[in-house]
Amino acid sequence: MADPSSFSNHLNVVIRSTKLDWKVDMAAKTIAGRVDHEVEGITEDSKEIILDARDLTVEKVLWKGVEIPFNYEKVNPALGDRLSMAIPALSKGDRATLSISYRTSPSARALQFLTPAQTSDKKGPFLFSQCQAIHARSIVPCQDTPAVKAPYTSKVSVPAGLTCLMSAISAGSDTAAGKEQWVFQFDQSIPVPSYLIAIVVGVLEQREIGPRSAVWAEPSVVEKSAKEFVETEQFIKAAEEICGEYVWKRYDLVVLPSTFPYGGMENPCLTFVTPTIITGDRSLVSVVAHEIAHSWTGNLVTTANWDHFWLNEGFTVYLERKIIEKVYGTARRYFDAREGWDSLPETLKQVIPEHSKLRQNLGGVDPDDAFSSIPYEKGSSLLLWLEQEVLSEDETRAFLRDHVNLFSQKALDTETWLASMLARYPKMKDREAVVNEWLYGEGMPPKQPKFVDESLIVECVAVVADLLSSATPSAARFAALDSSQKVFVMNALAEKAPLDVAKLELLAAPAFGIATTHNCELLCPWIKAGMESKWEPIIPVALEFAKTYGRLKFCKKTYSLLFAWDASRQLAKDQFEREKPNMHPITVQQVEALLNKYK
Ligand SMILES: CC/C=C\C/C=C\C[C@@H](O)/C=C/C=C/C=C\[C@@H](O)CCCC(=O)O
Ligand SMILES: [Zn+2]
Repeated sequence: MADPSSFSNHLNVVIRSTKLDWKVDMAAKTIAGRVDHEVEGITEDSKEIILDARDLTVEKVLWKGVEIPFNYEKVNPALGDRLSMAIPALSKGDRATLSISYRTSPSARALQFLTPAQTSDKKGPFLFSQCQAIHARSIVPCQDTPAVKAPYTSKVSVPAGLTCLMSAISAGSDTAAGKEQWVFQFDQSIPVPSYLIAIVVGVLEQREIGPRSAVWAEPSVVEKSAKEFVETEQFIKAAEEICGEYVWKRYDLVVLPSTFPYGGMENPCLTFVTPTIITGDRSLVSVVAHEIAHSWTGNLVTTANWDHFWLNEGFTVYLERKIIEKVYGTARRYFDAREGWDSLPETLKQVIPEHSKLRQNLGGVDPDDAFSSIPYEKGSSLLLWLEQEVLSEDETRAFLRDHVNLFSQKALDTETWLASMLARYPKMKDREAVVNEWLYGEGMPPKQPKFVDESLIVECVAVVADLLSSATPSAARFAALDSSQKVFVMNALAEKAPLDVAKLELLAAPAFGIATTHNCELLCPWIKAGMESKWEPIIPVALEFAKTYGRLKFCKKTYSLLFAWDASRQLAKDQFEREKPNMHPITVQQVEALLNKYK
């Protein structure tokens, strides 16, 4: 299947393995070096190789060790550039090595370089990557499509004193004292798509948190990170009971600076996480359960291209909540599922109708521009509904393990999945029309799954009613909720905005602990409620929040609110212009797209 987000001719010639030899220049903000791709002819007598690239400077290309000409063409802003080479006819099944010497741009979309001053501890510079969906092409010329999976090895040279980690197993390092460069080697022997290539470089410390897990972070962050993620092994074991063996050997986590655009990223062997999930009470570690779940759904069973992203994320959220059920109980599973379902109407207000579909038709659109929680929540609610309406108890117990065993190491698309479901589950046929509507229809799903255990939700709903209807709502009743329930309540309250100023001033009282929280999941809906109520005291809070946290879930939402209100728009524009140099390129691109609506 061709990938609409890739220029590569992977249906003719495919990469079978990749070898990276990189030197990271933290001062110049570049990675320079060489990539050796072992390629194989898929169709007879292929005479060209086309790779994806973006803002790369290619210096030399070798084919079987001999220099060959190449053409580097900038194609378009959404999908980047095309690197093409004419090669002697490559027969079907024949293999050869393509070597490319190149360097990245200081503005590479996948990379953020931070100065020491921009880090928590200010002990050294920092670099981290984000390749999903189509940013790997800005750090290596490749077949930047999830349809192609290949093992990779790497050798990375970094300034002495900095630790380098990758989405692979360590294969040794040379960090001898007195050397100007330290060299780290890695080996990812399991075939992975390009979006799962990942690197982080910085002053990092490690704490073991389980028999196959450690957490890495800057020194001042590592202890609290280790405490926050202490349940990691329990999550992995729960997932293995559901899906089968964890095949990636290590499951480490690295806590990134607050500019990291996402909650987590499922880079194999080394999950990247935002510091915003470190709350001290482990109330947001479902993100870790989510990234662990990706070790099966997403990293083994992978979407064929970004039109079918829901196969990665809908399945992963469904598996994440089954892990949560095993570790925390059934009530928590359905609490999270109900909260996700309740978030859909607000999400639908933010996306164009075409992007509200589960099965996308992105064409040449940058997948980042279509990204939302639709694949996560509309996708996982379909699987929950199928569990309740179509699958028997035995079929449900085996469902995810069968899915992984059937499609592991394959590039899966929606139509193949649906045909397989119809063939394997007798009751699917009767529900095919509903499933088609769920997959291909716009807006809310045609059915609502049952939230079987609402014991954690009942009190939340009552507190929301009290906060909205009472002139003197009970701060004690709100304070008695756990963190997740408070987030549920704040999200529900924000949905009811605009609120009376008197109500907001009352909720801002210290007894509620909302205005002073450091929990971003609580602060974000509070800011939304204030901004949508045109409550001016919230503007400085919103500006500081958008500046402090680069996670798109919070930053994009808050800038959207700030740009939408005349009273805050210019302040937000000025702040955004000042802060751009400190922001991740992906975040800059997304906030700029918001701002363009007001130009
Ligand atoms: C329908 C969209 C089609 C394709 C989008 C594919 C990738 C989008 C790209 O922006 C990468 C997303 C990476 C997400 C990483 C982690 C998420 O699971 C969590 C995001 C929300 C959060 O911050 O919690
Ligand atoms: Zn995910």
